[in-house]
Amino acid sequence: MIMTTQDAYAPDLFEREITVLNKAKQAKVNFSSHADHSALSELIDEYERVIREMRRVIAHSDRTERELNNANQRLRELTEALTFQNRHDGLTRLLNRTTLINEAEQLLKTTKSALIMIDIDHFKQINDRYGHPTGDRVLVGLADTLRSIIQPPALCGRLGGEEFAIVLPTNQLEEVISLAEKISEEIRNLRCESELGLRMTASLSITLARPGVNFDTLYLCGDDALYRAKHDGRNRIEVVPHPLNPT
Ligand SMILES: Nc1nc2c(ncn2[C@@H]2O[C@H](COP(=O)(O)OP(=O)(O)OP(=O)(O)O)[C@@H](O)[C@H]2O)c(=O)[nH]1
Repeated sequence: MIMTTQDAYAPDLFEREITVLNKAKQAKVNFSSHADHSALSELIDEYERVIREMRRVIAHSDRTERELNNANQRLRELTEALTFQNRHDGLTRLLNRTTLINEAEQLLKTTKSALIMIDIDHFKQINDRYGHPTGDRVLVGLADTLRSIIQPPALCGRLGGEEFAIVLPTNQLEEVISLAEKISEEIRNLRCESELGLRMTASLSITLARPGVNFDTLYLCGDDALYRAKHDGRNRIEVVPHPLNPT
């Protein structure tokens, strides 16, 4: 009886062949002619070799399939990581500028929208006084706060430097003002570097848009309002009272 480690696994792929082989072995005992006996022995040996070889090939192909599945899984993970990197800002992991603009453009085509722009006040001083790594941690802290407040389908991204933007699918002014106030308050409450007791404020602007306004127009208007908020003393929210119309 041929027994290999494969026999431990049911069903055995070669069950029929092994039955035939065992019958041949049984028959060999009764063979009288020496020539027939050795021919049958040779046949049995060859048959056993072929079965062993096939088991080896099957085991090899199983291993290859497992390796291929693992490689596919790894490829899927890498693709996901790459897609994330491509869409997000490396430091804060919020949407990056390009993604934010592209997605906002889609939203703005059909939806009443609002843009909240947020710019940290005197951020350069934080860098100068405490160093760039501290400045980085402040940016990450602010991003975490925004992430905890803003939920999809609203978009939240870093436009660059210490400037962030939120695009909301609404132009209900009261609703947007109350969200901006909450953000402003949370930023004031942020203690990014507790050992330094670092406090921070931000200037914000709110601009509303009717469907069909493009992002550039909305951004220019929001940026002007942000400039006024800075100019008028910072730590405040400048509101553009009327929704923009498409041109
Ligand atoms: N740590 C850190 N600093 C950055 C990063 N990107 C831009 N900055 C710094 O942000 C600072 C922005 O300075 P400013 O544009 O003068 O603005 P500000 O000091 O915040 O002043 P106001 O906006 O007028 O209140 C500069 O010092 C930049 O070097 C970053 O990724 N990490």
